[in-house]
Amino acid sequence: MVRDPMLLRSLLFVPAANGRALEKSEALAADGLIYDLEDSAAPQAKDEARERLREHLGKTRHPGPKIVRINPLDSREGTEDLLMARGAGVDAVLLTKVEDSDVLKDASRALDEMDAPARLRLWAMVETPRGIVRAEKIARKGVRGRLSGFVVGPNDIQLATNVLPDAERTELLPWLMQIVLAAKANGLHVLDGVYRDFRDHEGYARECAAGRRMGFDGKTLIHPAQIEPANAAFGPSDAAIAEAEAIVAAFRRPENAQKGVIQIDGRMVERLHLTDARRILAMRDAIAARNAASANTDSR
Ligand SMILES: CC(C)(COP(=O)(O)OP(=O)(O)OC[C@H]1O[C@@H](n2cnc3c(N)ncnc32)[C@H](O)[C@@H]1OP(=O)(O)O)[C@@H](O)C(=O)NCCC(=O)NCCSC(=O)C[C@H](O)C(=O)O
Ligand SMILES: [Mg+2]
Repeated sequence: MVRDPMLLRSLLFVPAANGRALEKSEALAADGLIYDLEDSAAPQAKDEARERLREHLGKTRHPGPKIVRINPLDSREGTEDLLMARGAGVDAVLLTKVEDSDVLKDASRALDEMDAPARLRLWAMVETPRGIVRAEKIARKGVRGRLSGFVVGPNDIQLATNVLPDAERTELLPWLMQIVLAAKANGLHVLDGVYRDFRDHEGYARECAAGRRMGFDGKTLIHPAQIEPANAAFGPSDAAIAEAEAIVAAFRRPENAQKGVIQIDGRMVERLHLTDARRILAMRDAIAARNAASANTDSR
C-alpha cells in the first residue's frame, strides 16, 4: 500500500529554460508538474533556467504537486538546483539516473542540512541498467529516508542498452514490471515514462492504457496534448465507479454486515474488493476536488 496517497495520473515535464512553457503550465489540467532543469536545459542555459524557475515558483498557482528535476548532485548545477528547490517550497526533487541508494542518502542529508521540512520528498528516475537491476534495493533503502516514488526513463534506458522496443514495448516489459514491483513492494508511487511522438494520439492512448494495466499510478508527459488521455486512462472509468458504489452499498446492508464474501450479479466479492472500491471512490472524490481547484485558479 502506498504511504502517501496522491493523484498522479498525469505529470507534465515543463522545461524551465522555456519561459512560454512555464507560463502555459499554470492553467493546464495535469495532476502535477515536473519542472526540468536537466536534459531540456542546454549546458549554457542551466543557470538562467534555474533563475527563471525560482521566480516562477514564487508566484505559481498551479494546484497540483510541484517537482523539480535537478542536475546530478555531484555537479555545481545540481547543488544549486537543490538549494533553489528547497527555498522555493516545492513538494519534491527528482533525481536522475539513480543507480544506488547512496545518492538518495546524500540528497536526504543535504536537505536535512538545509533544514528542509520532512514533507519535501525525493523521487528517483530509474533509467539505467544498474538502476533497473537494483530497483528493489534502492526502493527498500530509499523509503527509510525521503524517497516517495520512481519515474521510468525509457529514452535513457534505450540509449544505455541499445534495445529497440516495438510499439507495444514488448522488449521493455520485464524491466518495466521489475520497476513497478520494486516500487509496490516498498509503498512507493511509480510513474510510466514519456511518449515522444506527441502528435501520434492513437499510439499514445494505447501506451497509456498499457501503462495502467501494468500497474503504473500515472504517466509522465512532455506535451499539453498528452494530459487528457493520461487523466482518462489512469482515472477510474464510469463502470469502475458504478461497481465500487455497488460493492460499498452491498456491504452496508445489515444482512451482509458479518459476511466476508458475497456475490453481486454472479461475481464473487470479498472484503478486499471493498478496500479497492473505497480506494476508487476516494480517487473519484480527489479528481472532483482537483477539477474544482483548477476552476478556482482559472477564475482568479
Ligand atoms: C517537444 C516540445 C519541444 C514541443 O514544443 P513546441 O514545438 O512548442 O510544440 P507545440 O507548438 O505543439 O506546443 C503547443 C503549445 O504548448 C506549449 N508547450 C509545449 N510543450 C509544453 C510543456 N512541456 N509544458 C508547457 N507548455 C508546453 C508550447 O509552448 C505552445 O504554447 P503556445 O505558444 O501558447 O501555443 C515541447 O513540448 C517540450 O519541450 N516538451 C518537454 C521537454 C522536456 O521537458 N524534456 C525533458 C523530459 S523528457 C525525459 O525526462 C526523458 C527521460 O529522462 C528519459 O530518459 O526517458
Ligand atoms: Mg532520462
